[in-house]
Amino acid sequence: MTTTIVGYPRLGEHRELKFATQKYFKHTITADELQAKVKDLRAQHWATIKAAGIDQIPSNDFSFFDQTLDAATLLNIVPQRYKDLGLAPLDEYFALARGYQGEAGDVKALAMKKWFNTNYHYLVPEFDQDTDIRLVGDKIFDEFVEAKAAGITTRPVIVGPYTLLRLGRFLDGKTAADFTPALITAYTEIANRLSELGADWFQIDEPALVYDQSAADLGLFTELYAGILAGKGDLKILLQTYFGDVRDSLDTLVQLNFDGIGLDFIEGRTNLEVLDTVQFPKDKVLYAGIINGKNIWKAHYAKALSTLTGIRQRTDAPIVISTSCSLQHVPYTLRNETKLPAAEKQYLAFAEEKLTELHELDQIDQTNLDNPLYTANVALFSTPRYEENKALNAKIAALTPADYTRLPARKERLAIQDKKFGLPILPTTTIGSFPQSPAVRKNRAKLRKGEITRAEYDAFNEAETRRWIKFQEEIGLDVLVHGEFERNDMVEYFGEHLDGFRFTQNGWVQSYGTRGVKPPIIWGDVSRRDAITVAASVYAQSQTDHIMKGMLTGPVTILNWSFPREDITRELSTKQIALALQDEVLDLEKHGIKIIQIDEAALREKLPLRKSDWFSKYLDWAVPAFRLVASKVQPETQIHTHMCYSEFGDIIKAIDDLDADVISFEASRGELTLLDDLQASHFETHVGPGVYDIHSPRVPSVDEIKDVIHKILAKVPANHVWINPDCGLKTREEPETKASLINLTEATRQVRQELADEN
Ligand SMILES: CN1c2c(nc(N)[nH]c2=O)NC[C@@H]1CNc1ccc(C(=O)N[C@@H](CCC(=O)N[C@@H](CCC(=O)N[C@@H](CCC(=O)O)C(=O)O)C(=O)O)C(=O)O)cc1
Ligand SMILES: N[C@@H](CCS)C(=O)O
Ligand SMILES: [Zn+2]
Repeated sequence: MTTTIVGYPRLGEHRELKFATQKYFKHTITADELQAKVKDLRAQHWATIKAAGIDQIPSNDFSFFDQTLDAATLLNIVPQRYKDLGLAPLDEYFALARGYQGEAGDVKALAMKKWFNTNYHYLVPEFDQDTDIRLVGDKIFDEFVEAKAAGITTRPVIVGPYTLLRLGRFLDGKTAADFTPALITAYTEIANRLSELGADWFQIDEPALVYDQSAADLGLFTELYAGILAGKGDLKILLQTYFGDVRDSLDTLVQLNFDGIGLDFIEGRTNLEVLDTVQFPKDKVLYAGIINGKNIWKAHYAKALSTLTGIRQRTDAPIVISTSCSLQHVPYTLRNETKLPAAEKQYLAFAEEKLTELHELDQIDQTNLDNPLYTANVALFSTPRYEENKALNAKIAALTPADYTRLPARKERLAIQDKKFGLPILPTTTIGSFPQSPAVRKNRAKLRKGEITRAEYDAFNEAETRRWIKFQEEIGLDVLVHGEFERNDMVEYFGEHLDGFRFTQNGWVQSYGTRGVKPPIIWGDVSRRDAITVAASVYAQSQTDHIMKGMLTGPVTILNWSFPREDITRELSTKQIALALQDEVLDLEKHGIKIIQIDEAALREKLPLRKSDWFSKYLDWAVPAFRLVASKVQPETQIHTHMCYSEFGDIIKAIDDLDADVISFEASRGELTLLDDLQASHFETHVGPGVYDIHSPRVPSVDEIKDVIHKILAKVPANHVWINPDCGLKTREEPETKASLINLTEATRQVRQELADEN
């Protein structure tokens, strides 16, 4: 068999891309120096993949920021306001990604959203009346030529036109149909140029096919590809899908003139059954995603081979074995993990080790099951990896509906809290974190290296908390936060303080642009060892007369932003985490913390991609898990939650059902469509739709913020509204954070005055 992968990580084994790009942002290296650095990175990646014995190697899976933005800029899908800045192409690209505020003008970034069900974010392409789709870029060609010069004929990869349209934002009354002819021309031209340059295969990614498809959707898909395939010449086209099954489109795919079709047999396990419904022709290559591109667990070779057998029983088509999706969602390599014991490492596989797994599976497939590679793998999985916490699981089995129900009802609680807190109308707050400045990170790095004591570490963080409390008081914020300076990350930090987790030293995965996360690994049953956040919250509360919000990450988010176990259900694992957090909530309450925020930033992200699965496979356990954490607090304690995602539409009732008292949402970078959802659903939870975008260094003006507040007040009763930024401020620098918050409190003061004048 032939082996390949859908795509490789690009941040760099030691996050070289992040550091070089940030230097470029700070003007300490030039564009040429940045380009030289990333050229080295690409060469290293191709060499690694080749050395692991992978036969077909992708290119153009590298990106400075995001592959969707790469496709948009290649095709001139760049709104006029960015072109008007008159910047060099690389700077225009970064302006689209991060916004721009400088001599050339002042423009917000494109909207940024979660890439399907992952913690990776893409930039939303904008289609408007000025959009003139044409092939204007060279990146995909340059990278193909670059690899060829290094002796590798790669398979260039691009996000496909259908996915671009499904993910895009349409303005000025435009629709997808307005752009179909130009997209066909542009993709055909890309194919023709790649062919001229010597490419054999061209991979077009269409993950949007794993959503539910209507007849109109499939009509659009067919129109696009009938056009592109008619003009592609000899170049072979691989239509790649991932993150699920193609139950409604495989029939369409096999009828079109694709040379290869890439299917995910991990998250799209049901693709096997889908193959029963369609005759997969033997003149097309089936790219079978049988190695999990999202988890970090070593593959069960027996299971992978049985999937392969299942595929062979259903088609005589030639098979290329591959990953279920791009490896951009997993860390680089176990080679750099020196702290995990060998006994545990043997169960893990990161990107580089997954390359080896593909190669080994191919070798096993060519020999027989006596192959030592196979027998060693079977032996590994024949004994349990850890010992179950039976008492904990019995406690979970004995939970009753009362454990998931907070009393009294929300309206009554809110009235009690209102009286007790005496907050002004439109109370202001922030989401939790303040800038993780170089000094804050350095303090933590010093502790890690043993250069300072724990007491010195804590003293620094406490001083930082005092400094930011003073600022919050000075500018008149109502409910304060301690700043989260003690946290490396909102999930990893909790993992570190709970039993049952494992951590990597270098397991970085790109979240967006230069930002990475190091997801902890849920290794076994989870329980709370000790108080986690109590000391920091109690200290902060002792420094102010304002209410200090306690700050926790919720159970669903901890699970979703960790690498979860696969030997128990996500539901059980999440309930274990929820019980641990329930102890923490009650501990905070006991120590005088009056408002506790339980962040569920990732709740929306893992919503199944197909609507039919939303409740049965997810919300029916995810919502109760949150309720379990908060169910036992007193009516006077106010529970907040936070979600950084703007599209809730059909699940807005489920969000209300979390039974939090207050929720803050991301809103400003989307189109404030959230407000319509809130209004239409008669949302009961009090709500703080973010009034400015924190992902960009841009400082919003007072008028801009007032404008957003007015829009909120047009849809939500004023006495339900909180005023806050979109999300935490950890990624921002201090001057822009302060300037933005000063404008936020000033805008709120002015709107409060307007409300008072009206009455
Ligand atoms: C809110 N978001 C989060 C998501 N997922 C999470 N797991 N966490 C989140 O907060 N998803 C959605 C959104 C947006 N996503 C992100 C993701 C990542 C960041 C971010 O700021 N990442 C930082 C890394 C944070 C971290 O873990 N820091 C560690 C290690 C820091 C480090 O690199 N140290 C250096 C030494 C530094 C020195 O000496 O000065 C080293 O170890 O070599 C820490 O602070 O200890 C990033 O930089 O990418 C934000 C939003
Ligand atoms: N409390 C966290 C939430 C991020 S989603 C923060 O403020 O960073
Ligand atoms: Zn957030």
